[in-house]
Amino acid sequence: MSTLELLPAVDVRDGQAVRLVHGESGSETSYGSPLEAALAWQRSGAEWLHLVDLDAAFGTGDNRELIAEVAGAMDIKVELSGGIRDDASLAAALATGCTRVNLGTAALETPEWVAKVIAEHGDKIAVGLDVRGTTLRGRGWTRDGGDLYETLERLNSEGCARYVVTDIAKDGTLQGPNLELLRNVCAATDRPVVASGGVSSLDDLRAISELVPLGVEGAIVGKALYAKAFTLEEALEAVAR
Ligand SMILES: O=C(O)c1ccccc1NCC(=O)[C@H](O)[C@H](O)COP(=O)(O)O
Repeated sequence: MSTLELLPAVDVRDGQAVRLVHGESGSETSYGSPLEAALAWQRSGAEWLHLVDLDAAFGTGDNRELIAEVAGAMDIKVELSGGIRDDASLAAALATGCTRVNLGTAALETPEWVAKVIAEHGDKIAVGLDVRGTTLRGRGWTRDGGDLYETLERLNSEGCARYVVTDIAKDGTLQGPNLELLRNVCAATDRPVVASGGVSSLDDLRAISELVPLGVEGAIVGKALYAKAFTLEEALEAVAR
C-alpha cells in the first residue's frame, strides 16, 4: 500500500507565516519568516510544501514575490494555493516552478475557465473543495459557492486530476480531521484526494493513512506542526509503511 504523503503548510499573510482559525481573516497567529518555515520543513524531510498566499485568497493584496522566492528556494515539490483565478495569476503561479496549483474560488465562479486550464495543464491543476457541511466556500472561504457533490461531479467529468478537501469547521482548530467527509468524497470520485484541516496528533495522521486504499493520497498539516504537537520527523515516521 502507498504511504500517505504529508504536506506541511506555510500560509502567508502580509509577508509572515501565519495560522488562522477556520480560515478567518483576523484570526492570525504569526510564526515569522515564510522562507525559514519552509526551509525548516524541507530540512525535516518533507517531500511536499503546501504554500498559500492568504492575501491573494482574501483579496487584500498578494505576496507574489515572496511566494516565488519561497517556491524557488525549495528542492521539494510545492503545491501553491490562494487567489489563482485567471490567466495572469495562473501564469505567475506556474512560473514559480511549483509542482501544481490549487484552484478554489475559480472552480465555483468561472467553471469554463477552470475546465479550459484542466484541459491545458492536466495534473498541474488541483481543485480545492473547501466546505462547511456540504456547501463549498470561495473568496478566502467567505462566500457560499454551491453544492460539494454537484461540483465534484462536474469537475470529474472535466478531467480534474486531484482534489484538496478542507472542512473549514476543522481548519486551524486542532480538533481532528473530518474522516467522514474524506470517505464521502472518495466515494464520489476516482481521483486522488488530499486531506486538509484539523490534524492534531499522530493518531489523526494514522487514521487518515487508513483511507489511502479509498483514494486519500496526502494530508496537509499546519497548526499541529507550528504548535509543536509533534515534529515533522515523527509524522513522517508515523505514516511510513
Ligand atoms: O488554501 C487556501 O486557499 C485558503 C484560503 C483561505 C483560508 C485558508 C486557506 N488555506 C488554509 C490551508 O490550506 C491550511 O494551511 C490547511 O488547511 C492546514 O490546516 P490545519 O492543519 O488545520 O492548520
